[in-house]
Amino acid sequence: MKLGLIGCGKMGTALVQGTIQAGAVNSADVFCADHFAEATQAASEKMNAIACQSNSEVVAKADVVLLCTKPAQIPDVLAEVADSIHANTLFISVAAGVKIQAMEAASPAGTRIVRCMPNTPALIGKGAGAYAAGSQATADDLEIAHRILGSVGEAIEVPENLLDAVTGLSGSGPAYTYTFIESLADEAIEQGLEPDQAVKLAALTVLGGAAMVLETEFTPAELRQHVSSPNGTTVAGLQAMGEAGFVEASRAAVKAATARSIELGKA
Ligand SMILES: NC(=O)C1=CN([C@@H]2O[C@H](COP(=O)(O)OP(=O)(O)OC[C@H]3O[C@@H](n4cnc5c(N)ncnc54)[C@H](OP(=O)(O)O)[C@@H]3O)[C@@H](O)[C@H]2O)C=CC1
Ligand SMILES: O=C(O)[C@@H]1CCC=N1
Repeated sequence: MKLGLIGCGKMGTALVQGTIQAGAVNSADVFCADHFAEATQAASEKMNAIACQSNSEVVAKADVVLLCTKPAQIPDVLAEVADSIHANTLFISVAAGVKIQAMEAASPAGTRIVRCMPNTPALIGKGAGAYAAGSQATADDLEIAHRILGSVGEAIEVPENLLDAVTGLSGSGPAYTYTFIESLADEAIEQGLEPDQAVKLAALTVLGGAAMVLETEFTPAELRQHVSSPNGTTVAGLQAMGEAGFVEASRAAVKAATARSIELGKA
């Protein structure tokens, strides 16, 4: 596979580096371009990939092109590279909110597009992503998208209208977990722990809790019950969490991010 990357920012480089580390593509077969030559050069060195002079050169040299600019730039980028599209070109967009219909409208008829929503833990093979097919995408194209996202974590196919909710949950979600870890650690520091100890214990706790959800047959509610001894510390902690509005705050985060994704699609 010859893989192209347009937009060498945080998500694009995380996805490509994760894909290279997973052995799904050779770095010698990765072609990248960013807004400015210096950024392209820096990213190509970081990924050990081939720096291109333009987005069009990426499209000409690659078969699968990851569109990883900010959402508002995607239609312009597609129009810019239109003349370089060839028979093998498949675009995979990671842009939040940008609808397949908008991308197809900005491209020549017949352009094959898959829209996806990865997340940055893809960098270390722990991504959670989803993808949806454009009107011209083939079964092979979906298989390619699954292979790329699947090489850096878990990937599921969803109808396009669910990608906004995926964005609100797993796309933005790593940031929620960092806020959670930071808050847990900050209070533990207040209670006397050293900062590095507190962050480590908080992160390992979130990691362990998540692994229990994924690797045992118990639901989150059942697992919560297993930790909660009658009249014990956990019950006291959970009660304080509830009173402080933790559940509502978590749901509000997913709701607001989903709404923002929908809004980005209207821009
Ligand atoms: N960050 C995340 O966790 C996730 C992000 N996404 C999606 O990934 C995309 C990128 O986000 P993120 O990586 O965070 O953003 P970044 O700003 O880090 O990356 C975008 C990159 O694209 C470059 N760029 C801008 N215009 C062009 C252009 N015309 N041609 C080539 N490159 C260009 C930017 O350069 P410059 O800075 O000079 O403008 C920047 O380096 C977004 O669409 C976002 O919705 C999806 C899932 C998760
Ligand atoms: O914040 C954003 O808009 C992007 C999309 C999902 C995660 N980061």
